[in-house]
Amino acid sequence: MSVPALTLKTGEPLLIAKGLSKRFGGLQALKDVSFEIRKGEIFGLIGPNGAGKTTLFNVMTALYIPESGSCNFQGVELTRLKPHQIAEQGLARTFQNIRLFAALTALENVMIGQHLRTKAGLWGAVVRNKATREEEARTEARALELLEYVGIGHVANEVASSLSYGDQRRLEIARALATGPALLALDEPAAGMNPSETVVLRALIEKIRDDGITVLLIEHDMKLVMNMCDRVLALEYGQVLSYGLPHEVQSDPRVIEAYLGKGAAQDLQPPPAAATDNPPEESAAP
Ligand SMILES: Nc1ncnc2c1ncn2[C@@H]1O[C@H](COP(=O)(O)OP(=O)(O)OP(=O)(O)O)[C@@H](O)[C@H]1O
Repeated sequence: MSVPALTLKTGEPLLIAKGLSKRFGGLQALKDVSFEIRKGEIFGLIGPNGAGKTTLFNVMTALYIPESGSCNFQGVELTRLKPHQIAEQGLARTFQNIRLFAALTALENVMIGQHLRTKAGLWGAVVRNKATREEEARTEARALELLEYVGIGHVANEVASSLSYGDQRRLEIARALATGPALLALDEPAAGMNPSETVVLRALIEKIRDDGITVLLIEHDMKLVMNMCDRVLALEYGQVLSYGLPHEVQSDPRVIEAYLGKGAAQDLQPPPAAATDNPPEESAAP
């Protein structure tokens, strides 16, 4: 499917995906998927279960190698990198199933996320010279700042496994932010959150965007996506189903059918005006 031209209110392309395809044995999980994420936007990725959203995330973050296609991020071809090189390029992600170091404190989890941006190597850690100690102090202060930024500074010294579900999700975001990303990819950040936690999450994601970090969001909570995203890509069976502004995607009959089933798009259409002006002729009684 070709990608429709869009009127964009945001900046230059940050990530350009072209023709991405990924197969698992006989299953075509992604087929010829193309889209752009622009600087400064919140970009939503939606689709029914099994549509290929996580596979797309995994291809973008080099966990999977696609059979074809390219994913250019700030001039770097991501599909040629190893997973550990992705964050160095400025793309950080969270996972659908929370992946924290359960036995470490919230603060330590974020400090680990920062190791990419610190200079003291193994030698520095062993001898613990002045420069290393100063760097550690800076890392700790920055980690605390990030915990406060996501709203969980008060649990900095608690072990990750003891945090509430919502706080663990926010800790994951803090840890991803610690790598200093240009693009933050969030895989279902609102999953399992109650409505008030979701409201707080929305404010956080908007703050992150307002502070200059582009956000890619996979989310099942349609209200959250449609209210918050600047543009949306909908997938179904690994293919682009719809791509555009939230209201365009939301009212796209193909999206309505994918979510509500065949025939739903017609059911949701208002009756044609002509039907009231010109009522159908009654068949003659036998
Ligand atoms: N590692 C894998 N091996 C085999 N099949 C896979 C693998 N990962 C995903 N799939 C299959 O690929 C398809 C797309 O899955 P994917 O997890 O990307 O969908 P999704 O849109 O993220 O779904 P959900 O919303 O349920 O998380 C599914 O049919 C899934 O079973």
